Amino acid sequence: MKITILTVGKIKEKYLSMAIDEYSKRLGRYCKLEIIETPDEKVLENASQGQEEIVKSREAERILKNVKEGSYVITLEIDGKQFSSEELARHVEGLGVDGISHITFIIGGSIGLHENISRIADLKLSFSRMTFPHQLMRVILLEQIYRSFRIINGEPYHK
Ligand SMILES: C[S@@+](CC[C@H](N)C(=O)[O-])C[C@H]1O[C@@H](n2cnc3c(N)ncnc32)[C@H](O)[C@@H]1O
Repeated sequence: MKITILTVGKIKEKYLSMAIDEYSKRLGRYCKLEIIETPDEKVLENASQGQEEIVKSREAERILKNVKEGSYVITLEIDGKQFSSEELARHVEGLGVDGISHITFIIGGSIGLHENISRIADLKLSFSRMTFPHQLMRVILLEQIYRSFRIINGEPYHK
């Protein structure tokens, strides 16, 4: 299985980079992982809704260029569908059984994802109704993908 994580902006905190590197290394046993960082845009503190919309659509254009045809697209959205870790694992496993060999996860930038991205999602995935910073979200997602593969393979992992 190939997993692509499409993100907006770079990781600025060293402790987050370290966690990302660790989970990326662990995931190497189970899948071919690719993380693509698309450039973010500066958003002014007092930006209007219209200005934010423009920024989001520019970010969306860059994201869309990196979505490969035929890959199963999972967008991370607060209002998406919530899964238990077991359910996510079974979903990923089911995709493999259905012959899907490439999953693309998309994490929005600091102001979220444009509807043009949401529109192409095969699944909108929520990690709760709370808002997490996009950089931290990358770590949480990697950990849950790793947990999925441990579950799929019947391997022990701390509860
Ligand atoms: C800081 S959040 C954006 C907040 C923005 N106000 C919104 O409503 O999307 C950055 C990105 O992290 C991801 N994210 C944050 N919290 C999430 C959650 N609870 N579930 C799923 N994705 C989340 C989403 O992809 C979001 O676009």
